[in-house]
Amino acid sequence: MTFRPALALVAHDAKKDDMVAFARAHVDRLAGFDLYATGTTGARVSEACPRLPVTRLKSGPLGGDQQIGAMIAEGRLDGLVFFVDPLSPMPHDVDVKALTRLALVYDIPMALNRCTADMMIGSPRLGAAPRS
Ligand SMILES: O=C(CO)COP(=O)(O)O
Repeated sequence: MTFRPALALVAHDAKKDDMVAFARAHVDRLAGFDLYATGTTGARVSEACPRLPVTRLKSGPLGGDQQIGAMIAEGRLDGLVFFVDPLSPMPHDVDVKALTRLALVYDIPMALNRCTADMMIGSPRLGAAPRS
């Protein structure tokens, strides 16, 4: 079986339009990944890019961030695109911190804003090698 890299997409409400624009701009490249997303982010991306199959997890405040964190801990993700809203207080701030922390612990590529995500998705190294 051929290796298919996995990428998670997460965006806070104020950043969801950015995520939709990102997905539209990179739809061909994203089609090469198994995509996972928190609930509402996944719905927005699927609606904007119907040809992209996105596995939707729970909404972030209801545990979706933690589900993605668990995937990282289990070695099942090759990258995280997480458009964080730095200007709004979040009821699940601890989950946000836990998710970004695990991406650091396991040293997976993580883009926290559109500019970095454009660079990351443009890199041939993203998802190039099977997970160890
Ligand atoms: O809250 C989120 C990330 O912390 C995102 O969750 P939704 O995609 O369900 O809005």
